[in-house]
Amino acid sequence: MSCRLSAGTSTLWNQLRTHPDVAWVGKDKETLYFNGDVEFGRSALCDNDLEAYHREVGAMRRSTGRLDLLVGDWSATYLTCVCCPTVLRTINPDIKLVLVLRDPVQRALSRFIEQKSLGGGPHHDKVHNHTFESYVGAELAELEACRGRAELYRRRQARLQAAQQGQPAGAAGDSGNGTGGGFRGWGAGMSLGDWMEAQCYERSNILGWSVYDTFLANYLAHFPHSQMLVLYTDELAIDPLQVLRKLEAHLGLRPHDYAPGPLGTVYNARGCYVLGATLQQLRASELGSRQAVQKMLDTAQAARAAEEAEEASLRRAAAKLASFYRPHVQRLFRWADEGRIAQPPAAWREAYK
Ligand SMILES: Nc1ncnc2c1ncn2[C@@H]1O[C@H](COP(=O)(O)OS(=O)(=O)O)[C@@H](OP(=O)(O)O)[C@H]1O
Repeated sequence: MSCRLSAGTSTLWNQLRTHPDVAWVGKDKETLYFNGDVEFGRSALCDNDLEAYHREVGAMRRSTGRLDLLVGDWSATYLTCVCCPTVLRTINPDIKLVLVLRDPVQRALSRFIEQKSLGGGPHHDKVHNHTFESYVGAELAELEACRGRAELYRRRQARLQAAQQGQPAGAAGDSGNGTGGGFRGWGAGMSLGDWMEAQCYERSNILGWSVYDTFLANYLAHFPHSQMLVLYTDELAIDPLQVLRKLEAHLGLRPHDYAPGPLGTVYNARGCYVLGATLQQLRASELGSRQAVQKMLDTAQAARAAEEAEEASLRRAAAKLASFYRPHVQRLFRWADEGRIAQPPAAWREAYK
């Protein structure tokens, strides 16, 4: 299983773990076994010890005395790991994959707020002096520059390819991964330019990890779409039981009678479903102390003006990000229309049209 960070993976895990036929490697939710998590400054661990991993799976089955137990891996970092699809396919070509995608702007905002409020968080230093708007401005500029450099390599490779084939320059141009039916993954035809572009997003945990199409194309190059279930956080919010039923059907599990407790619980909530609701959190962290907030609230007019300014700032950042993500989300729409992935929520169509 591979899930999206900040997309409701903890909620889904807490629900599915109560299924009697399901277990997972490692003690807690995530092992991050095949990628050391770029965010902690370590590179991918795709060559990590395979025997030890298999032993963990075996130990889980032995400890329960159930050889038929379905053992999964809930690492939320595998989607953005470029070498992971190759590894997972080699380990188990029949693996069932599950991705949970959240509205890209909402995911980025959720991650930003989390890292801003988490003193020891891996990205805290990058964000603690920023408002969301200033962070988006700085990080997007870096991402765009990185993508521009990747594009130079992509063009150069296309020129060389055209020359080798005796074609005029530009004839062997890159038609775009995932267009016209074919996907090219890492170790499965991915071009240098595509790889470099994926690295730009992979190394940008807060904004880049919401560029889902790049990472999904890599998985779709390695696995038929029947092995990949794409879920959306929106459906988890509306009808968690239906999501679990989809998961069970995908994994070949019998339907389980889930307890209402975990089913009705939202885990790891930081509260930003509605932009307005996020403001309180942002305000508390940006102003530093409750007294500062209180002082400001004492002057009602100043508070209202500040609130409006913050709301406007948040909306500007969200709009800027939405235009950055638009072409990427539109590729997801296309793949959904072609029947390769589940249809994204209607709200996405509206937000990214
Ligand atoms: N059922 C349901 N419906 C809608 N949204 C939900 C649900 N469960 C969790 N969430 C939201 O998902 C965010 C936490 O996701 P993760 O558990 O994957 O993140 S993490 O592991 O803490 O990084 C976190 O988002 P924010 O509150 O916006 O930060 C949760 O509120």
